[in-house]
Amino acid sequence: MTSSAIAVSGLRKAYGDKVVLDGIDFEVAAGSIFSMLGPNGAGKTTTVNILTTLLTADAGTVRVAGHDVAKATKQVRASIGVTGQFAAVDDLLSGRENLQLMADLKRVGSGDQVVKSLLERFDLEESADKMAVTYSGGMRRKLDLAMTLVGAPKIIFLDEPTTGLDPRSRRTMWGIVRDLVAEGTTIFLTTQYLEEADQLADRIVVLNQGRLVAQGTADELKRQIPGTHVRLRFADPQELGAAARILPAGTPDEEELVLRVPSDGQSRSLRALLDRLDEHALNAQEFSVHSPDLDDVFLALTGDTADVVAQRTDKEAIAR
Ligand SMILES: Nc1ncnc2c1ncn2[C@@H]1O[C@H](COP(=O)(O)OP(=O)(O)OP(=O)(O)O)[C@@H](O)[C@H]1O
Repeated sequence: MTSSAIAVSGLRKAYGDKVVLDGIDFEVAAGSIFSMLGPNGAGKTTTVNILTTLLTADAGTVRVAGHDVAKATKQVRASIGVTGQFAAVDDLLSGRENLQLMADLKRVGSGDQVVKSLLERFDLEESADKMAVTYSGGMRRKLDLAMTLVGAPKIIFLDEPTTGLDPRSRRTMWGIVRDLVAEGTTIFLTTQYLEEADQLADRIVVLNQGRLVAQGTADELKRQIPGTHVRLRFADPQELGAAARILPAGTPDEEELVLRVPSDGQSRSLRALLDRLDEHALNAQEFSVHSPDLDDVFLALTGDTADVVAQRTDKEAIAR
């Protein structure tokens, strides 16, 4: 048994000629939240399916809760819970019956007590005897997660746990996830919401076209792309060109008529920048200070903006 809850090495999977996972390696520390991000089709679901024993890999090793997924399928399944796309909620059963069914399936001792405490924990007692079909999206997600917790799995795979939820329900869900981790559960999270990964994850990996293009904490990833910059939008290409000449550290975007100028964002630097435009009788129609967030990281690492960012970094290095 290693100290990693999940250890993946040289994982490969192809469908015919199409390579979906091209040799990926990562480890997830026990009792942490690990998030896998990537654009549609990057291979996230394929990865989760292999880690949860639903799919076999072509090559590589995967250990989950210390067990090899290829050889110890039963032990792996006994250690994990999966929610999201594989939602097991039966609409025609009540919340209580859904939980009870899960407790029976998993042969959990004192099932009634487990069901009761999960209904309490997820604040579902009032609706416990109503059919799940009448539940709101937030309640359904909570029931889904509560069902996953029957049997107290050590590792939980959460697939887009807050998709479609309103901001309040999303925050409730985040609170529940944080509590689980505080109790020692390991969470493997896939999400489309970068803010969610930013809020929750101890470690993030970005998957693109079957390869891991970055891994680290949210802050480490943000540091990989250019920092704070001022965004100036001009009325026409001539003004943009003139501004780019007097501010050579900036990167012009001809399509958007925007010039991005690296800056520390402090008032003195901003005033100097505006004075410089003034001296040349240039007027920016829009002016904003922009700090990188995970969206920028995602776009830079997974889109064709990667080249733009690389150029921007080079320019900044030259300007320094
Ligand atoms: N059974 C299959 N047969 C052939 N190709 C497949 C199969 N399953 C997945 N793929 C392909 O593998 C690639 C990765 O799919 P996967 O579902 O893992 O991506 P994803 O990152 O989860 O995307 P999304 O965010 O859209 O769910 C896609 O190009 C998909 O078309």
